[in-house]
Amino acid sequence: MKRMAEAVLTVKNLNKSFGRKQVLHKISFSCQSGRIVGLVGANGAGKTTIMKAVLSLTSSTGEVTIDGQKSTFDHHPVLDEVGALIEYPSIYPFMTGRDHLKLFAIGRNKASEIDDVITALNMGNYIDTKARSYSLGMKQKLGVAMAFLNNPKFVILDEPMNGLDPQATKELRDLIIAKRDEGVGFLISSHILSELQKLAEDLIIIDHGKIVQETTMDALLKSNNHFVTVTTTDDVKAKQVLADAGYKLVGDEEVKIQTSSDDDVANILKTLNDNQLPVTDVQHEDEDLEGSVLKLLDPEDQEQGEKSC
Ligand SMILES: Nc1ncnc2c1ncn2[C@@H]1O[C@H](COP(=O)(O)OP(=O)(O)OP(=O)(O)O)[C@@H](O)[C@H]1O
Repeated sequence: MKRMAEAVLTVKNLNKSFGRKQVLHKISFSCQSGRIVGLVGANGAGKTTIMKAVLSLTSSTGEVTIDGQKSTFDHHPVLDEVGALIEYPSIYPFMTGRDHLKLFAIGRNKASEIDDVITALNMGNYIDTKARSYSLGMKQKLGVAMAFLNNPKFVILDEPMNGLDPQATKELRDLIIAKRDEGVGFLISSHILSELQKLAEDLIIIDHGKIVQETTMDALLKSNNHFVTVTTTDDVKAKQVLADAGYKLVGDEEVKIQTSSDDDVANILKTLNDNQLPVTDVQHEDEDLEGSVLKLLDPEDQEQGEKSC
């Protein structure tokens, strides 16, 4: 059952510099229990540094509160309640996957907890072999599995889908959603925006170490552009009729109209029909998360961001 949303992580005024270069500027946000927050930004925007600062893996100024307790660089017992995978997992080649999990697990139920995560991530056929033979994706799954041990209240995952095949990606997505439904809060960065679109409910978009937008996935996608492409018996005339009626045409060859709401479709069809232009096909297309994020990022980043957000 879902718990009432409450802030499991609050970050206030986080600043971080490497030498003279300030890479985080007054970062403030919060994550709720039972919600998945996506952290999005171009390469070098500061996503990993934010996660490391929250986990006290790098020093920073500002305030981090986890589950109601202040966590500082020097004093952070509350981090026991946080699971994390940052950058690449640390894997020892001469230990089996199960030994890695045993090393991290604590508490009385650790054997069954380990079995559960092995099953959820479908690692049973290799978990008892030494990690030196693991592929990138197998190591990544082991790193993710370690982040889920010990019943964390909050989980931080930096690029968790790295190297995972479609099946493993789905298994991880299902596990994250199941844990979210049990009340675990998540902060997840991913360059695979189509994947994040399936997972995240809240979004923090950062650019050059600053938050440029904090929103929900629903709100961001609702504010996106929608496009309708129609095929008629006379497309040249159809373009003229629609332009005269005030519609914004964006297609070069085809009759493609940019609309702001789904209601426009009926009006477009009526306009064409009233002008004796029967419609033989209609295609509807919504801009996705990638499109919205690219619009928000600094134009200088766009070339880089188009390849990788
Ligand atoms: N140890 C370090 N020393 C100096 N500069 C660093 C260090 N770690 C990160 N940076 C700089 O901080 C900025 C933010 O880096 P960070 O790794 O947080 O970005 P990111 O958003 O996670 O990028 P990516 O998507 O490529 O992983 C970059 O300009 C990077 O060069």
